[in-house]
Amino acid sequence: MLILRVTGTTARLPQRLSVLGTTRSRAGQPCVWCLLRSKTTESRPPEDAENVAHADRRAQNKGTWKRTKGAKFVDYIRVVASGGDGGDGCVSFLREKHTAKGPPNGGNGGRGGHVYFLPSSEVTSLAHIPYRCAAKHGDNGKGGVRHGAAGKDLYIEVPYGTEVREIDPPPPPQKDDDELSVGQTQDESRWVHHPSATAFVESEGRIDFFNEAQKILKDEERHIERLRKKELERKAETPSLQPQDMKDAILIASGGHGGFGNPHFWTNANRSPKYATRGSKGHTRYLTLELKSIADCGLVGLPNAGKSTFLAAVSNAHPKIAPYPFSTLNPYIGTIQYRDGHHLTIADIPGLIRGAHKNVGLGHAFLRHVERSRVLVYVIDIGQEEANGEGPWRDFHVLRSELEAYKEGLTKRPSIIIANKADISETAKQNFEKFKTLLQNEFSEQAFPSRSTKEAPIIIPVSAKYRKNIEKATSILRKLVEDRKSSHE
Ligand SMILES: Nc1nc2c(ncn2[C@@H]2O[C@H](COP(=O)(O)OP(=O)(O)OP(=O)(O)O)[C@@H](O)[C@H]2O)c(=O)[nH]1
Ligand SMILES: [Mg+2]
Repeated sequence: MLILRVTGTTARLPQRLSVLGTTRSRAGQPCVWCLLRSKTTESRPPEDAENVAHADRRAQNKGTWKRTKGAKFVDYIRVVASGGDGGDGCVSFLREKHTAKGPPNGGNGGRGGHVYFLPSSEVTSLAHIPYRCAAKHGDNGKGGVRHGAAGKDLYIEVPYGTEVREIDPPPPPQKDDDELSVGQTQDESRWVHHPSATAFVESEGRIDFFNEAQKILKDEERHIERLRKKELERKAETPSLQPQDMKDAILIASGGHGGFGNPHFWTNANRSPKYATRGSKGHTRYLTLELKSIADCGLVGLPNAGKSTFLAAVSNAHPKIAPYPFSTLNPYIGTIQYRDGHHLTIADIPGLIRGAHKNVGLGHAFLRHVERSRVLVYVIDIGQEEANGEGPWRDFHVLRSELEAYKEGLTKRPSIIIANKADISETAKQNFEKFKTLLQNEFSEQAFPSRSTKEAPIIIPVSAKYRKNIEKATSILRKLVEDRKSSHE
């Protein structure tokens, strides 16, 4: 129990606080002294069926939260990004004492807000991005030459390595027959007329002014559209790692332009234009966002091969390690720190099994997280007991065929084979020797087109669990990554 002093009103005190008395502070403010009761002394509601169900649900949610550490991992989403509409221009005239017919003074509409994607290292998933990303509309112009405020831009943080692709929009809905004719609709959607402007249709002179204004506007709109297209032609793919900065923001959907107020159409001949334009619609784009993590090395292996154990041994990451398959459900990226300050990133993904490309197991969609890796790290369980030591060799083939099924040519990347669980006595030793000979035979027989793939990948026995041969593995990884970097730059 705790005694507290609360300043202000007692009207909305929580139930666990009971009032002891009131005093005044030095400043003359009323203070209330309260007793904070511990949770155990709180009166509990009776345990009826509803409360029990609620408690069960809470326990379940807690379980989910613990499993996912409170974060949902999403690496593929569809998004509709739409810029805000521009505000309408205003038709207004100055009216003052002694100024019965003043000049036009309608304000312009504000532009609609833009939608930007901001590459950020703060977010690691696409879970926070809503399906509809819409920026605010611009405000309408007002009389007295008050221009409308621009709509607020929308900045959406996306993780580095997100690929943005435009997809076809859905077909527009069918229009009813009894809707306004196209000509009428177009006029109304583009022009704002003064309430007294019905006369201009009848008076011949003014029809010309309006037609002229329409022609001018068409030219202006063409120019604006050209500028907008140029903006949107910019590559809509997030750049590689760079410090987060607002100037990195990528324009995804631009807002509409604000309409012109009636002073815009003022000429020497027509000093009281009774029309203004409406703001244009914001640009809408249908997109897919795919997160492809960027890591220097990507771990691939069958479930339970010890990928996560290897990641924990070489890096600062603490992935889940368990003696059952599919203990890793989401990709995980760790950093290997070398003594000289150099560092590499390494990505762990859920295990692959035969037929993953047909969505068996967790499927092979997670391979997108190693697709951009410079070096592939095959993690093979070399300690498995199988006649003639065929098990590890078969696993290696399954992994290679799944990689090829996901993306042709992926197996031609520089790679290293981690023969893990080498600590498992004699079996591991025999399997390792057998694997090595099979590997040499396969790579000497085949004629590969590129020079680098003629060489068999380096194979190294490791015990990730007991941290044996880890330094050798990390130094080979560093060399492979640096070789790959220098051959590409
Ligand atoms: N003896 C021995 N056991 C190991 C070694 N490496 C991993 N293990 C054990 O193998 C089991 C699976 O390890 P994980 O690292 O979770 O395997 P994984 O490949 O990440 O599995 P998934 O995430 O399910 O794909 C755990 O019980 C580890 O303790 C090793 O070098 N030696
Ligand atoms: Mg794992």
